[in-house]
Amino acid sequence: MGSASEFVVVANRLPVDLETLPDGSTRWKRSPGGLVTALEPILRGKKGAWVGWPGVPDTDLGPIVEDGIELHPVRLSAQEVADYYEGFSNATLWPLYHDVIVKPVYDRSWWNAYVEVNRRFAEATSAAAAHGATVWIQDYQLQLVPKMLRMLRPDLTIGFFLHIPFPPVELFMQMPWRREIVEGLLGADLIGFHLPGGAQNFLYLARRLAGQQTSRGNVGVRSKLGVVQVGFRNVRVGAFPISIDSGQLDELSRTKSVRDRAKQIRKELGNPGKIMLGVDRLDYTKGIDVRLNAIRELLEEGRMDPAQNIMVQLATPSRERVESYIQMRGDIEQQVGRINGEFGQVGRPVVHYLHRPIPRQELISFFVAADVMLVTPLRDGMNLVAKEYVACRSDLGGALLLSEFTGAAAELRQAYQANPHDLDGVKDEMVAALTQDREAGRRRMRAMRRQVLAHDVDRWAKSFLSALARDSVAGGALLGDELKA
Ligand SMILES: Nc1nc2c(ncn2[C@@H]2O[C@H](COP(=O)(O)OP(=O)(O)O)[C@@H](O)[C@H]2O)c(=O)[nH]1
Ligand SMILES: O=P(O)(O)OC[C@H]1O[C@H](O[C@H]2O[C@H](CO)[C@@H](O)[C@H](O)[C@H]2O)[C@H](O)[C@@H](O)[C@@H]1O
Repeated sequence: MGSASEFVVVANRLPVDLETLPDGSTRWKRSPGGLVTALEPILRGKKGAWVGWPGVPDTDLGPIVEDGIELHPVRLSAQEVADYYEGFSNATLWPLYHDVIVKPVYDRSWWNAYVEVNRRFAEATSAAAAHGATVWIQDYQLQLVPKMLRMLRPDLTIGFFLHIPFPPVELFMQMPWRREIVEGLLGADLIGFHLPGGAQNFLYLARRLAGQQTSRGNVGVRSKLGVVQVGFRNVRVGAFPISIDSGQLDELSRTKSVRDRAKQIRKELGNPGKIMLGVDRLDYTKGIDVRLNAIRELLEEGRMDPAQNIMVQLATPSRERVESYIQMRGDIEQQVGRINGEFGQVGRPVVHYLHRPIPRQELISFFVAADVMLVTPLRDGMNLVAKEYVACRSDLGGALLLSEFTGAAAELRQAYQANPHDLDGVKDEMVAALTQDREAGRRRMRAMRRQVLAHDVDRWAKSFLSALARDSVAGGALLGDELKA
């Protein structure tokens, strides 16, 4: 180790978090969330480096190799974790970009910390990258890094991918530092979003806030990139829906150990008629309250039999010191208690709720065991859980209830889709999924599996990275035709 890398991923988090055990020793454990799920296999294949925060404050660590990936830890102080990560990233940007489900807080000291930490990431990346290297910056926590890095290292090819929705223009305009963010992103050569709508919102803002010329045509999925002219550079803008390692999940879900464990899970749950499953970080965007409300009302109306239908909610702890997350956890746990108090029996709750991460193999067994997967976010960039469930159902069993407001809904058209704000609609689709005809269910699952198996995470990365590598002359040719002020 020590020589600079040709390919560098930069993300707020390293793929592993440093954990201190009760005896004071430390070990690495996998970080939560879909970004890590998606990028880890890519980087392992490419033998690159990963620049990120080790998940705990005030920790000085030199570069290390963990599980075949070269990690470059970036130090954050406890105050920076509070201001940059919990504050500006997760109490300002996160709610603003997720349709202001909770009110974003605009705090000037948080913004200053965001600028300072972005600068540190840019410097750490500059030190890790070889001359002419390709750098791929990830997500909303690091939107200023592209411009900062370009100023430090004009020799680099810089990509940026946003894993969460890019908001409608009317909402983005609330942001007091809106121009700085747009200009920060424009330091990249290619800016990727999950959906064409996000790319188009960004193009509009590049014209309006940064005063740049841009293309006007529609952006396609993995095709028809938009262009922004920044001085003599062309910045391209596109839609690249992220995915999962579907082949690997498909294979794992067919193993005897997973099949046996799935049967055992059903037995441990009392072999109910139908098992509904939710798997989420405990986040207010995920609509866990929506599915619990739907279940409670169906039970109250006698449309769901508590002796036949049960739900398992696996909730990974997330951002536990941010106020809106603390409050939401209390609300969800109250809802679970209310349903079980009114409709459960001793030893037979209707909702089984775990607030802790569970091992990956166990999670796959839950996917195989569940009759209906409940994915009901109020807004979600993609939602990899929906795709994972589909990849695990080689038996063509199961049904997916999917919110229209996830990125995944654009691809998984054969799911039982519902508007999460329309509780009656959610209830109807939930009943439809629970009572589906076997053959019709198999047809839906077959079609969704075709989509997920054909569009895996490798294809996502290749489509982004090949667009990033494409000769800039192609961008120039497009400009001649399409650029307008
Ligand atoms: N091993 C494990 N993975 C989990 C657990 N909960 C969620 N995940 C994974 O975390 C990722 C969540 O990604 P996604 O649905 O896109 O939502 P995100 O949390 O907003 O990134 C998926 O790959 C899940 O399988 C858990 O308890 N254990
Ligand atoms: O790092 P945390 O604060 O613990 O949060 C975990 C990750 O959550 C978000 O994930 C998003 O990325 C997924 C993959 O593209 C996507 O499917 C999902 O819809 C998004 O919510 C966040 O964007 C990551 O930065 C976090 O690491």
